Amino acid sequence: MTVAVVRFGGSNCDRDSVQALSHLGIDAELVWHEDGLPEDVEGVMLPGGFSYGDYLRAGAMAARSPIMQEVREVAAEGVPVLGVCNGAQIGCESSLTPGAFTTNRSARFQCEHVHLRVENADTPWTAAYDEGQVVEFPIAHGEGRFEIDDDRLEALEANDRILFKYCDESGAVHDGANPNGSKHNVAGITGEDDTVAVMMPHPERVSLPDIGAVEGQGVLRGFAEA
Ligand SMILES: NC(=O)CC[C@H](N)C(=O)O
Repeated sequence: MTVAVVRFGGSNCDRDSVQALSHLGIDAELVWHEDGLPEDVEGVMLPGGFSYGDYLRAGAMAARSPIMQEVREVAAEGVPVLGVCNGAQIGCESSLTPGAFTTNRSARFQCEHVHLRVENADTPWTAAYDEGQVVEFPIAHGEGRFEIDDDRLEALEANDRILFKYCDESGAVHDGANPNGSKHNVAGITGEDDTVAVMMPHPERVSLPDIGAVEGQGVLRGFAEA
């Protein structure tokens, strides 16, 4: 299993992602976007950061790199793809997943720990958790407010494509536990196939014992599950 961690100008969670995946025994390598995907790629991670300085909209420019066409092609063949934070923004901007991540309700960059409720534990990315389980992950973004039209949001809900929702410590989902104003408190979703996923919180930042928290490992293990 070799996961390509795709690096764009301005990516900054690329090395952390490789380290977190390697710690789990998942072979991961950095791939510069201009070099294209390795032929034998078995997984793709789009890491966090500020690709192209978040100009235009976060993720909009990276989504137009030719490598994203390759990512769409391998995703359609069933290769697992995970976008985290800026990678989630790139995922939506390149139509791997629906909707968009827009400027936080606060209009500020927010860096804090949040609680997430596992909405669907029947996906490769959430199989390590129980449905309804509350986990604590960090967020660090200025444009994390998930937006989508009502019909498509209903379809995401109806088809169990929501992975995580922002919640309070007890697991209750409400506006007071919504750090960025995301619609329906959505923090992460799947693509049409659940082998593709994007999420704003950072599992790779809570995946190393040295950091003192390993709750994110379950998400990264999705590469081995998918
Ligand atoms: N940590 C990140 O990936 C940052 C995400 C993004 N560039 C934002 O601020 O919205």
